[in-house]
Amino acid sequence: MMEEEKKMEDIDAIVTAPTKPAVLPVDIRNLTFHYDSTKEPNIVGLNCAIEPNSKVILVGANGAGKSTLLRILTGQIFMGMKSDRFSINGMPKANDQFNGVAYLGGTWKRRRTGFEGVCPYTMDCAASEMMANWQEQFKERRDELVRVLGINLDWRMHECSDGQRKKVRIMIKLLRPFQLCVIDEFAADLDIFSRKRFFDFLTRECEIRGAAVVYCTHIFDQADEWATHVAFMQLNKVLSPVHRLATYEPYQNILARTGRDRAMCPMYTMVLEELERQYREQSELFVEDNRCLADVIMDQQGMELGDDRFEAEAAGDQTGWVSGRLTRQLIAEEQQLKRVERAEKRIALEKAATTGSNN
Ligand SMILES: Nc1ncnc2c1ncn2[C@@H]1O[C@H](COP(=O)(O)OP(=O)(O)OP(=O)(O)O)[C@@H](O)[C@H]1O
Repeated sequence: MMEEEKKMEDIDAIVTAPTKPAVLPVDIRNLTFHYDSTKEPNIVGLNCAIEPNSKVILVGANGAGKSTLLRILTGQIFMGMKSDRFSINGMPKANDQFNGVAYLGGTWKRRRTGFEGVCPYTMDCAASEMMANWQEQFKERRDELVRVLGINLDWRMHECSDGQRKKVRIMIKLLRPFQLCVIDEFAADLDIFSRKRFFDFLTRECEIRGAAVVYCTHIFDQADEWATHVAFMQLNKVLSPVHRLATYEPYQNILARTGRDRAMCPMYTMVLEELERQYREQSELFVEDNRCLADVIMDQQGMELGDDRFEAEAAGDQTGWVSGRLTRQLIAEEQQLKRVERAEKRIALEKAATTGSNN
């Protein structure tokens, strides 16, 4: 067969091949989740479908449940959930660094090992020694991430700045090619050059492999040019639909504003207006008394208890690694030694005085 004909047949085969429906990185229906089943659910009737090649910004007020959702998407949370459908990259279970899932968030946790709260990213070792086998296995990708993020593989991890340490963590977590990357406020420490290059890298990854990124943030520089979708974790614990920005009316209306009304950062303006709308709708506290809405919102947020209290309570006293404890223990030991020394000195002096007066 002529070379040219063969080529045409190949092309025909591609064009006429039945199109295989792409696996959705996230496909969840009617998911409800409780941290504590005796209390109100933390997430209610959540529906979430994320298509390949989507870059989703996840927004919402402090304490709305964004991190909770991201932990569910990455298998950090796997109990207390009920749903009609739960599929992450086509699997009914999710796990960080498995089946194309990468989670950039939270802390490095190893429960019940005696190392709770100790972060290996602060060890006295070189960046090149962190997860060295993975770095060897994905060397080309490692080198690309080094270029993209501006990493020096000789950095000693315990000497790194917060931003440098974040860069190394991102590099390690993205060594394996992902299909779903979930980012929980992780890029905030990166300077704007590194952040821009990191976002461009994510865009390329989505285009090349049909991957998706869910990025939770309160900071919206880059968001307008980078994101393709937005989703709101609302005050009533219900996730909004995942809106495509190109067709989402409130966003398009903001883009169309001109003159004094022009929004310099349309995503920021949209999120601000949407949050204000939700607070006005939800808050019984908000009455027409001319009180500043932001004051009412902050009063309400101030009533929330500390979010990490659950972690601290769960860890209890079993590990001994509560921040500051080691210092306190060392000081206590030191003071005990000094107390003993003082007592011995006093007894010796008293003895000497008694012996002296007897002579
Ligand atoms: N381990 C836990 N046990 C019980 N409740 C929890 C736990 N972690 C979080 N919560 C509660 O779940 C709710 C949602 O918390 P979450 O951290 O998901 O909010 P968020 O939207 O990510 O907030 P932020 O913007 O402040 O990061 C909060 O009311 C919080 O107190």
